[in-house]
Amino acid sequence: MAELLTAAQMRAIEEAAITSGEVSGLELMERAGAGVVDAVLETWPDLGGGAPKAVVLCGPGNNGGDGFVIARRLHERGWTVEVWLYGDPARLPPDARTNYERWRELGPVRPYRDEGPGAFWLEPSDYREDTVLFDALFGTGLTRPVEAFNAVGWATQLSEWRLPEEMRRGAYPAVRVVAVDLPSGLCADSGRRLQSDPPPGDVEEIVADLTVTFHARKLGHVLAEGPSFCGRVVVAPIGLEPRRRALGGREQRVTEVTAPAGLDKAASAHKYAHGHALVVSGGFGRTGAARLAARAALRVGAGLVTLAAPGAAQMEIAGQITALMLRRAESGDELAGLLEDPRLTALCLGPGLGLERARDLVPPALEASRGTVLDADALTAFEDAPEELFGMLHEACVLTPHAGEFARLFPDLAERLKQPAVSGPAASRVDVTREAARRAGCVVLLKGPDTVIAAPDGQSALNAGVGPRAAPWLATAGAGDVLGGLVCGLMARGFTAFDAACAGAWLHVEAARAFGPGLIAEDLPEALPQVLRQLGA
Ligand SMILES: NC(=O)C1=CN([C@@H]2O[C@H](COP(=O)(O)OP(=O)(O)OC[C@H]3O[C@@H](n4cnc5c(N)ncnc54)[C@H](O)[C@@H]3O)[C@@H](O)[C@H]2O)[C@@H](O)CC1
Ligand SMILES: Nc1ncnc2c1ncn2[C@@H]1O[C@H](COP(=O)(O)OP(=O)(O)O)[C@@H](O)[C@H]1O
Ligand SMILES: [K+]
Repeated sequence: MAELLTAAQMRAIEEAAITSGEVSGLELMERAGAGVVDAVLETWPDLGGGAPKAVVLCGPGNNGGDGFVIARRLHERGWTVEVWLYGDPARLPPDARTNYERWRELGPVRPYRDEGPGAFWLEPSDYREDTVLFDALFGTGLTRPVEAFNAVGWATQLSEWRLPEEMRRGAYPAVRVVAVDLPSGLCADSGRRLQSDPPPGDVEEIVADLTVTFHARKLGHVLAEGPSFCGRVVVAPIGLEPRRRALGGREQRVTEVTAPAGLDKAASAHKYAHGHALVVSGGFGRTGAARLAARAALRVGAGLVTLAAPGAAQMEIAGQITALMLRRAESGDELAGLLEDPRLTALCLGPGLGLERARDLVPPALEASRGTVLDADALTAFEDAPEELFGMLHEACVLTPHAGEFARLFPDLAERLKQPAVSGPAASRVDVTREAARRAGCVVLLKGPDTVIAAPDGQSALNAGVGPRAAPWLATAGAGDVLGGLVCGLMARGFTAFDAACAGAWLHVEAARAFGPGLIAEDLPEALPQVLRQLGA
């Protein structure tokens, strides 16, 4: 499982390596610059042969230091290199200063000073089709918003340069933009843009085609707005050991969800060995969501799946299902009666349930202490009394809110994400999900392209439906119901709440990617067999 790092963890790893004497800061900076150059040539082989032009924008810290290394290495390769510095050379940190001096032996550094609108403007005629612009302004050290020069100068120009031909108003060539470590302005821990409050007007952002980061990806490459600013993300190894101790305790670490294990079925096992899931349906005319969840639970391998529905909805469901079973649960008491069967190993409540029915059925469902997924209406029903819900939850529960449902149960946490990110590290989706899990006393899975999963003990994971795993077709009605069914089915099979949430989220994205464009929620369970086959299940 790959760890996604915060800026502080990256610094701790680097410091531990330097303190142990295994490497110097200057060596790390050299490897970082070399890694960027390698990634550029690997991404765009057409730049390998000729004599392209590089414009390197260096900032006042070590990110700028990487920029001077890149400049020197490209100069050695025969590129034409133009270097700009935002900041005072005398105040550069030592390693960056050394690389500044080395570059000065090869070429000039043009100063950029923040003197307001119009202070900095490059002539478009200076730039060619093979120009690569390197953003080495700020990396993991960014702690406050990038001020006016970004709004009115560089970033505006950078963004315009990379627009497609038809949108560039004919003025600029298609310059390629490479972000060193992170696109400047992006918070490494949250993937949010640091902005003053109120944000300056007319802000354009640095949007990179390629981001080259070092040792491991940072959370900001994956969370929130990160993926839309980073372009392709390449990790350049710079010879650092994993150094798990530098990462801190489990409540500080975030792993990226990877392909789950344990999905195969033993040849000799009978259906009850794979558990029995119960999905509670809404009333007449509202059974579709629960049917989707139930089918997903069955496809992910639960041995049996039963839908529990009120009498008036039975005919509607019976006409639609075959392998699924159907039982009557009109009221909380009837559900409690069904749950006396100890073979029922996991429950799913919420999709299409209706608020009134949710208030009636959630308490007996939680009383039964089985693996339980609560989604949609089962969450919204407690909007006025989240504490009442939290008092009933137990550690085999998984809450699967989308952002709106999350805000109903955890309004103060949702508000933290809505506040402008004025200083770094800014509140992130990981921070708030962790806090929500602690408060709820169970696993919380906050849905989105960057789905975050957290347990009350602080363990957390991120399932990225972004970048190379982008699954935009998941933004379709009913996709969330399928996810609830997957997590329930996996818990029925014996997965822990946290593992079921991680595996469910991973399979959900893979199923969407396997089906591709045109996906609707019904297709997701049907795409699972090929995903499972590829996993060797
Ligand atoms: N940590 C590591 O292991 C390595 C780090 N390296 C590079 O070093 C970078 C981190 O360097 P630093 O910690 O020096 O930080 P940065 O270079 O990201 O920026 C910090 C500097 O910018 C200033 N600053 C921050 N926000 C500002 C704002 N809004 N406006 C104006 N100035 C602002 C700070 O006062 C400081 O001088 C990484 O992103 C990476 O590029 C690499 O050289 C290789 C190894
Ligand atoms: N752009 C996207 N990329 C990847 N996954 C997405 C995207 N948009 C939504 N999803 C996923 O699709 C599901 C949508 O669930 P939800 O919001 O509950 O919708 P519904 O209630 O219609 O089922 C979630 O699992 C979410 O993570
Ligand atoms: K940068």
